[in-house]
Amino acid sequence: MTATPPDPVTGGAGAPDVKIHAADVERHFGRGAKRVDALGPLDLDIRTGEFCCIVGPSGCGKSTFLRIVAGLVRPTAGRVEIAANSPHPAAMVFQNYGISPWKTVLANVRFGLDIQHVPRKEADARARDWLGRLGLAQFADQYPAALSGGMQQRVSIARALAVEPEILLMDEPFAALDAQLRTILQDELLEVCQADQRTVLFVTHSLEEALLLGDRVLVMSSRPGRIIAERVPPFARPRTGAVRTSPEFAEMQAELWALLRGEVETATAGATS
Ligand SMILES: Nc1ncnc2c1ncn2[C@@H]1O[C@H](COP(=O)(O)OP(=O)(O)OP(=O)(O)O)[C@@H](O)[C@H]1O
Repeated sequence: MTATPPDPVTGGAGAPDVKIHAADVERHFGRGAKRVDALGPLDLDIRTGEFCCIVGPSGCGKSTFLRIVAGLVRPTAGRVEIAANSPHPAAMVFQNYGISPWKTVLANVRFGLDIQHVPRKEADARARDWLGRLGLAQFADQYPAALSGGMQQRVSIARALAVEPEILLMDEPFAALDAQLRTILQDELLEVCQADQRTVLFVTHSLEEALLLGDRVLVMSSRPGRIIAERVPPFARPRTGAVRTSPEFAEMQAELWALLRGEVETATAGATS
């Protein structure tokens, strides 16, 4: 899907290479005794072309932040500014694929282009190009029900990329897949994103995924989520899945888990008390 983020500005709070600028962002839900403080305050700058991963315990506000950036949820306080060059700069990929079962694979991938009134011939060509890049060319005329979960998620990724968004927002896109498929899709995403250097904000529970994909990994606290640490995986670009086996990978994974573990325990204690 495509979304219009709030308050598009030119220059992202003045810094030329900042694509997403979040300042003092907070969000709560409900009122009175039922009020849930979901997020923040959160301050964050994401550079143009950066692949930024967010990890954090369940319920710490990761999806809420992504939805705020997408313009689907308004912050209760603070602001998000996008240095946008187009009226619809962001596209989002969800965990549950979010594709329409009654549309063919091609029509699903073309969806955002149809909304933007891209002429049918051009839209078909762009959709087919992305289907080809994600290994789905021969499934263009099939319906999603005929595809495996991994293929359906590829359709969802192709749909988001077909509109060539300035910002790709991905909310645990591989969480519903088995471990083998997940590895394959991680490697494919790495290849696709390194080829065109898109700005990506990627939420995951997997430290391995974050380290493999991210230029930067942000660690969030338990709810209300704030950024408590950030790490820069020391792997040159272009990167391949081979980095998974390097000693530095294991070291940083252990370090991130040490940071995250206390937050997960706090979140779990909060959820059960
Ligand atoms: N629309 C809503 N109404 C009420 N509460 C909400 C709403 N959306 C989110 N919340 C609450 O806000 C908190 C943060 O939710 P959010 O989905 O952003 O967390 P998350 O970090 O993405 O969690 P997970 O990792 O489990 O997907 C949770 O306690 C959630 O129940």
